[in-house]
Amino acid sequence: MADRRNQLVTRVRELLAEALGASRDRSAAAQLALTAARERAVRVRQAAAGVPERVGAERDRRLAEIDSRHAARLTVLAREAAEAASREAPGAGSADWPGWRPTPAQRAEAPGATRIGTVRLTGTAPVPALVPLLDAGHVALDGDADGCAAVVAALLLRSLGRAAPGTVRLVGYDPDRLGGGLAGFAPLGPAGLLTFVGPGGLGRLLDDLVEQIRRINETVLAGEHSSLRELAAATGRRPEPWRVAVLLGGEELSRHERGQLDRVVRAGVACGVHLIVRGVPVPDEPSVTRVTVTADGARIGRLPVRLDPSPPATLVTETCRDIASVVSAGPAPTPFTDLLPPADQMWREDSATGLTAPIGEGPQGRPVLLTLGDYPPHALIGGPSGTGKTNLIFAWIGALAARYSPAELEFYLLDFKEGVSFARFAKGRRDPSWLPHMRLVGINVNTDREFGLALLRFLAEELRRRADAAKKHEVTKLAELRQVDPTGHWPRIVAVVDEFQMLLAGRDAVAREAADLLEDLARRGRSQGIHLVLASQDVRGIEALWGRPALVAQFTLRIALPKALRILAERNDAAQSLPKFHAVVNAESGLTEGNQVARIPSASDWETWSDLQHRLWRMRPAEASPARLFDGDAVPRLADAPDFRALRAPEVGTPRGPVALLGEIIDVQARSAVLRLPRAPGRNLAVLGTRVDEACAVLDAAARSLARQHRPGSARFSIACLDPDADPAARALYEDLADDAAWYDEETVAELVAETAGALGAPGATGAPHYLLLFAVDAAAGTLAARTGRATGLEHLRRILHDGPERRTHVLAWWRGVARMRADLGGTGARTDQIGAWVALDTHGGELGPSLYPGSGGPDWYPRPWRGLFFDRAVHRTGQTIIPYGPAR
Ligand SMILES: Nc1ncnc2c1ncn2[C@@H]1O[C@H](COP(=O)(O)OP(=O)(O)OP(=O)(O)O)[C@@H](O)[C@H]1O
Repeated sequence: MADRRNQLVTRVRELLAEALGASRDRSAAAQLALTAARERAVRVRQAAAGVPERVGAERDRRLAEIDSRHAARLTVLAREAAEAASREAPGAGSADWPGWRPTPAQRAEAPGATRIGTVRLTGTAPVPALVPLLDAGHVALDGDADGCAAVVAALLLRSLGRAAPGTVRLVGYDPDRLGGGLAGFAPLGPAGLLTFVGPGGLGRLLDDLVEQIRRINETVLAGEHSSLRELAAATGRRPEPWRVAVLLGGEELSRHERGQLDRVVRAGVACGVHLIVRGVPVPDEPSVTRVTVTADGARIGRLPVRLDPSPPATLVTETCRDIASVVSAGPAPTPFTDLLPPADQMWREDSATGLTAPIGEGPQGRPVLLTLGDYPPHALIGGPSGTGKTNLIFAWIGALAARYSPAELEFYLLDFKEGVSFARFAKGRRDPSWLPHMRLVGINVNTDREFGLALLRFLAEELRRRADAAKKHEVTKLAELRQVDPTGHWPRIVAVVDEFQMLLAGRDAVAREAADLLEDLARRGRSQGIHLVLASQDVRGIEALWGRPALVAQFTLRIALPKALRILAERNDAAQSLPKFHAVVNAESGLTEGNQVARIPSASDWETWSDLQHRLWRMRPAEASPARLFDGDAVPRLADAPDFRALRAPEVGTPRGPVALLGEIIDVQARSAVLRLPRAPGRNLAVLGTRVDEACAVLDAAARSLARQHRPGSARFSIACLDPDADPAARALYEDLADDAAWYDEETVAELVAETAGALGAPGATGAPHYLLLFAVDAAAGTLAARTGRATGLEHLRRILHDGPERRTHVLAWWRGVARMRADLGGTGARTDQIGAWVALDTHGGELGPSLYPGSGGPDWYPRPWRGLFFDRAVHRTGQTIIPYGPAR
């Protein structure tokens, strides 16, 4: 039993020991866990203690990051805003005052907004704070007086700086004399760009603005454009100024005034009428920008703004003074390009019924048109020297030439005054271009009225040709002729004669014939598309026409430049008050009701004109040739003469009717005066007068042209020179004719005539042609008075003159006076019919009396340098004025 108990005890002990061990383990494990937990708790606590610090840093970091991103974005936005602002308000619209200067907008460009300060933003580059004014809105100001004055000054100066001088007009209404920023603009007053309205004048001012708006809407915009801004963008023209009214306080507005103010606010912007208002209630309209000035800045609407300082007083006054002086100097001319169609529209017009082109800008900015057609058919232009006649002719020709192709329109132009400006229509040495429509340009024709006559004759011939063609096709007018003969060349012709009164001056045959031709062309040219444009600076010119009322009546289109007299109808004095570079255009024969005032662009300066001429020249048809240029001051050259170039020697034998060219005829083609030398009595030439160079030139051209028609060795040229002054010219000829020429002088001339006269009787004497070129033959009278054989030298000479031509022996001799020639021919009563042709130099018409010229008094010939009168009794009824060819070398 004891054992059992002992065993049991032992067993219990073991179990207890086991249990104790296990609990110790668990306790130790628990301890461990507890320690670990404690440690964790410490760590967690420690960690927990660190957490807010990290989160805050993160938050701060994120915040800082956001801040800097925000700042960068802000900088970008501010920069973009500033860039946009300077685009919105370019140049003078936003430039800082130091270095500020006017930068007027181009014609089609908008003036843009005006800067008054900068937007309040910290930490960024300044962003201009803009206010729309010209073409964009009105400004209502409120608050601090000085600040408002600074804003008004900035708005006005920047607006003036963005517009061409004179195109911004200011009106001030300042009844309480607050000044309000307007004082510095006073220099604009004398130029009419700033006016003040006194107390009580607001009603009238508003009425006037409303009236302007009504007028502009009705007559300028006329339903075609919604605003002046749009008109300017579409046409490049700004026909009306901007009108800016600055209204500074005053009494309360009446109902009528309020109504008018509302109208201006609503409708003014489209018409360039703007208000800057302070102390006057303005209705809330989108066009009104409200600026409130506070002690520390301002607000544009709700946008806080830091105001710019006032523009420096000297800058304001100097700018205004400059603008005023430009305006007082006269309006800037409109550009010539205003008269031209766009490049791709050139030469698109049809001239069948007439020619229409603008000549300038009317007061409403609309083009003033000139038309030539059935009515009005012809034009008269008048204006004292320097008022722009030449320029107007250029402008008109340019406007027409750009619209009508050379197949539709041709020009003939004659300038009777001295000067070369019209020469540029023809091909020049400096500029190879020419105006493709121009057929003839006559310059420096002041003393060569024959050239004017030649033009009129040419036109009369063209008129006849057209009338015949019309008759053949049984029509009466050009438009109909062109319809029935579509392939014919029937351009309208515009003949311009500047200083045309020169043509009609004098009571001689030239003046009479010119007036008759003019009258005929004026009457009948209308229906055949031939139009005359006569210009004159001289009242007498017009009066010369007045004597022929039938002629004047045809010139229904009148163009009067400033101070022109007698161009318009008697009681129409519109030209007297015309500003510079303007013209009254009147298609009603000058009656007042037909007046239209046009501002004429500058067209005649070299660059402006060449731009157009080059463009048209490049467009010219392949077969186009340059205009014939006749320059009264130029000396033609034989080598260039078409008639000379056309001369040829026959393959065999001698020419049947050789010709001697004596000079250039004054006519529309550069033809030569031709002396035919067939085998017929009287075919000799006398050159009469004391002018050595001209006499030599005539004989020289005659000899050279004859020589060109003979093969070398087939003709004989005997040159006798008896005046030492003629020696160089005669020798040059002798040398150039080489083996065909023989030289004679005072010693040997008697031999020449004796031998030549002797040969006339010899058998076979009609062999080779023989030309005797006798320079100053009268100087040999003494020598020739002596006998050589059975007769004197003079008798031999007379025999040659008499019998020579039939035997191909012709005398071309220069006598230094008619009396001397007569003496050589046998005395005063001697016959002169062996002198079949003559050229008179400084020999008066009267001396050429009945034996040399038909009729009793001799020809109407007034000698002048380097001109001669050629008369060939075999072919001429009247003398022909010629220009001797210049020396060959
Ligand atoms: N519309 C214009 N705009 C600008 N300048 C002009 C205009 N018209 C003329 N002029 C300038 O005025 C000057 C005189 O003009 P122009 O030669 O045309 O006058 P004119 O009447 O023909 O004179 P004159 O009869 O003495 O030749 C020229 O220098 C010309 O460039």
